[in-house]
Amino acid sequence: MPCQSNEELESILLEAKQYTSEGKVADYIPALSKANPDDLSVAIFHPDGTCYSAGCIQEKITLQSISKVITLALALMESGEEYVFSKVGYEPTGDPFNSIVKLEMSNPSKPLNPMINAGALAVTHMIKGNSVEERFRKIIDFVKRLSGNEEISYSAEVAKSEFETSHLNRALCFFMKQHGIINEDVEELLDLYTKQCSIEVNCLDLARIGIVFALNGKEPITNKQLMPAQVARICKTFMVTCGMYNASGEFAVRVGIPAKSGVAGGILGAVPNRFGIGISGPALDDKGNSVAGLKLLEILASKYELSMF
Ligand SMILES: NC(=O)CC[C@H](N)C(=O)O
Repeated sequence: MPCQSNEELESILLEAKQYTSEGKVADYIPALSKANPDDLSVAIFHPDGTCYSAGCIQEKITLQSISKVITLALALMESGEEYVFSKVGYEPTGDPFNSIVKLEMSNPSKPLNPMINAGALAVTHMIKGNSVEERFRKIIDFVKRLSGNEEISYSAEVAKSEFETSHLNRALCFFMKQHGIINEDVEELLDLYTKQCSIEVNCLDLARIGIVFALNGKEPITNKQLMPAQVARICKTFMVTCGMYNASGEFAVRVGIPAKSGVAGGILGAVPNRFGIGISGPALDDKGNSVAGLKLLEILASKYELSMF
């Protein structure tokens, strides 16, 4: 049973923290550049409700790409597997998360998977509702249920900053609109997507969301099934194959757990049937993953034999 005390986790965190200096905070979304590159925090949430944590655990970050796995779960619940995978594929790309190149090469211009930006935009497009507000409410309410935290909100500053600078994502949307993958107003879709990416969490929230995936959709405190086991299974599979962008293969070898990262420095981990892990560490490597967060997971995985492989 890993990490039976905060002290134990604290010493692992200290070891990993040395690596923060090797990374840089994301600045292509201007508001993210304000993050402190030295921050690192981790939480592990067990099925019996115990939670161990270390570092600046109250520090909030925005979900960014971690939100992609949450909207995927929601879209699968709302529209079903058949519809979702008629618009987005199953395969890893090996390209950076915001790359446009495979969109033109794949036939019929369907994004290769729901974890790259093109695929995530196509999934967010599926979230039903009469307005951006209504659709966003649905997403944020789901994050509240998954994390057991009613206080969850979003950063209007980060959302605006991304909305104003997200020209590559606009290009992906227009390309997909031309090819019939999406059919709504591109500005509205970007408004919704940038808000979803700007939902704020700390490592404790991430660990609690992680355990719901780890326990096949069941929230351990209330025992409520928050998503069907099949939906949790699909999401975890994508976390393994595409969750760490074009570093997913190396991550599977080095760590071997389903995980999803975001450019604000968060990592959500789900150790199947065991526990949820949440990490926040804004300094990123060149592929956009938290550099010290990866190190921390590597240490945890080897120390406690977490790899599923
Ligand atoms: N990798 C990420 O976290 C990317 C999310 C970010 N909002 C974007 O679309 O660029």
